[in-house]
Amino acid sequence: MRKLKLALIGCGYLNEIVAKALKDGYLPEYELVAVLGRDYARTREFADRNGCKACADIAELLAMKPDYTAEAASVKAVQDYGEAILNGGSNFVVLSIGAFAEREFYERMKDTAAQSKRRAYIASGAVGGFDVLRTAALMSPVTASIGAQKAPASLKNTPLFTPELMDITAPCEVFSGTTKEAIAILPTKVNVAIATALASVGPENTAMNIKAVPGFKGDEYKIAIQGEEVRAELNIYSRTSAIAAWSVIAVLQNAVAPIVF
Ligand SMILES: NC(=O)C1=CN([C@@H]2O[C@H](COP(=O)(O)OP(=O)(O)OC[C@H]3O[C@@H](n4cnc5c(N)ncnc54)[C@H](O)[C@@H]3O)[C@@H](O)[C@H]2O)C=CC1
Ligand SMILES: O=C([O-])CC(=O)C(=O)O
Repeated sequence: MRKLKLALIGCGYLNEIVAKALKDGYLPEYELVAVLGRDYARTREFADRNGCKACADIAELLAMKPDYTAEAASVKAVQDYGEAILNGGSNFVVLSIGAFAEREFYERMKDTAAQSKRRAYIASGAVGGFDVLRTAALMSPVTASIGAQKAPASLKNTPLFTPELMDITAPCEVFSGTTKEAIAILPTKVNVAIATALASVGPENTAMNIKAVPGFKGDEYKIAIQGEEVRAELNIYSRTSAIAAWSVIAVLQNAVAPIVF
């Protein structure tokens, strides 16, 4: 049987893990055909290492006729290429889910996917439990929230960082608001919050708080949903963000699986 063609957007930490998983046999139904990054020299190196075509732009990637394109790049990459990918006949697996915080873009992607008979998949990334969130939200009105714990240093180069954070000796709340406000401030750090919101009550209605915790390593998220009949709390700790790459592999497995989660 013909293998499904897989293309990657982004050739950094996470897609390196996806490409290695392919080599290691986790996705036998797929072959890697193309990669697009921001820096062409780096894209070439990635392509040479992984035996696929280095693309200079999205048209070159789509000319390889991928069945699936998996993104681990940036919110901007999703905004810039999302519609072209679906219109080009490829399904699209997304990790920079923050792009969908803008309702207008979300609706355009939904229409484009429907018209092109392709799908955009929201990977569970560094969290999960979207099944129970979606189910509970169907049953009754719900409230939903996500709390994040991060190391003070991981907030460097963001508007939430102040030098005093490096000296805290107890957890310190650095953000409280909605997930939509959070992704506007931290476009590369809280994609999981928008995914949680899309699976429940939407980016404007899902509450978020972020705590800087001294001595903390990794990321920890606590998702809570409360409806009339269902209450769920999910705690997800990850030492590194590798879990996000593995969630893409899980989506790609599910897309061809005879038994689907
Ligand atoms: N949903 C989730 O749980 C998570 C989502 N992410 C998202 O995944 C992204 C990738 O993460 P990493 O692999 O760790 O980052 P990285 O910085 O190691 O790699 C990013 C890659 O994307 C490329 N890129 C960026 N913008 C691009 C554009 N407009 N067009 C083409 N290529 C572009 C860069 O050249 C680089 O190769 C993050 O920026 C973040 O938005 C990251 C961790 C968890
Ligand atoms: O790795 C994480 O903790 C999550 C992350 O970066 C994101 O949601 O964008």
